[in-house]
Amino acid sequence: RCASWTSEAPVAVGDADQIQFLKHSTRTRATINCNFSEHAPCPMEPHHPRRAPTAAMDPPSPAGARPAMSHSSAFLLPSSATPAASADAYAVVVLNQRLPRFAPLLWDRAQVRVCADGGANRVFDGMPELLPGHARDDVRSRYKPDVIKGDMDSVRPEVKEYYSNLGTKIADQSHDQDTTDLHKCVAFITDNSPGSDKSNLCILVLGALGGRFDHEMGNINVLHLFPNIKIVLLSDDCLIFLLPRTHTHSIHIERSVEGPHCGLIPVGTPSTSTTTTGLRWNLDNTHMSFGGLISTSNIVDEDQVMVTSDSDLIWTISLRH
Ligand SMILES: Nc1ncnc2c1ncn2[C@@H]1O[C@H](COP(=O)(O)OP(=O)(O)OP(=O)(O)O)[C@@H](O)[C@H]1O
Ligand SMILES: Cc1ncc(C[n+]2csc(CCO)c2C)c(N)n1
Repeated sequence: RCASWTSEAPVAVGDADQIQFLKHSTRTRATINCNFSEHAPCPMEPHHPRRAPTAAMDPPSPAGARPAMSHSSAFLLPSSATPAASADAYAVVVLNQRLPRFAPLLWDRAQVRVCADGGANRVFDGMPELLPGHARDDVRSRYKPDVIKGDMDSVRPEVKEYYSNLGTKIADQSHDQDTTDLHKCVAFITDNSPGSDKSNLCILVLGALGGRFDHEMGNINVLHLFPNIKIVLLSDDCLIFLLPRTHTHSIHIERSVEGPHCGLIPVGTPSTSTTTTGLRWNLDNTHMSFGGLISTSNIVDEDQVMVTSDSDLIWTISLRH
């Protein structure tokens, strides 16, 4: 499945909390992949084709059976390794942690770029550092967020002003001290994405893992708060996403960028039955819970990992350097 973002530059209309940010795409989409015209080429790098979908809904399954959902990390592949035919779209959210090394790549290919509060500082400071061969000011103006959203206690005033002058929408939600800035960003993206079927949405979150443990858990909680939205949390070292119990899961392993270490973790509720194939240590109708068995330091042995469970599980896999 993939997001049906418009290929046009996002247009902000209305007040900050109700921005009609993403216009309806006029394209009709196939079940799995979608193609759309490209953004203007990045002046910093050669033109990138769009990336493969993060996850795809397979055709309807027989009555009674759980539908299948397929997943892929092909969005991390370099341009040269990805067939243009597997084009897809996603939104990027940048959190307030050091930018992962692949941030410019994912940013270039994104349809929508949102910074969570201090995430804007990371883009402002970090993008020029990740692109040392290019003029600092050119990089800054090229890597301009569409929206900065959050309680605004971390974004520096000069960063806010810089991007505001370039047309970035500043969405101040300092009145809300009960939800995290990532929660606010995901809610904003889902509220402003076209159509009612949010299963096509994909959100890549940069800088979500490592760092402060309460923030990490808050970020993982967002996966459970939005189980129907495809959200991938990324750091330089690994990625994680939710496998909702409503589906069977087929995870394609992109061996050039990910693995071999992986884990399956029942964060929200114990599982009385999880079954897998493709792993070194597979589960066969196995019970998993905190205080009992959880699968860590597992190894992907096949190019496709299958997972079925009666509970929502977190899938995690290491990223190659
Ligand atoms: N150390 C960290 N580890 C993981 N995620 C982080 C970390 N720091 C920030 N984040 C993520 O980035 C988002 C924005 O963080 P930021 O520091 O700008 O604001 P905040 O949520 O008000 O944090 P704080 O409680 O530190 O003031 C957070 O909501 C969180 O998702
Ligand atoms: C039980 C409980 N614990 C912590 C907070 C504080 N809090 C949670 S999210 C957030 C916003 C951070 O940008 C803040 C301050 C709360 N409200 N309720």
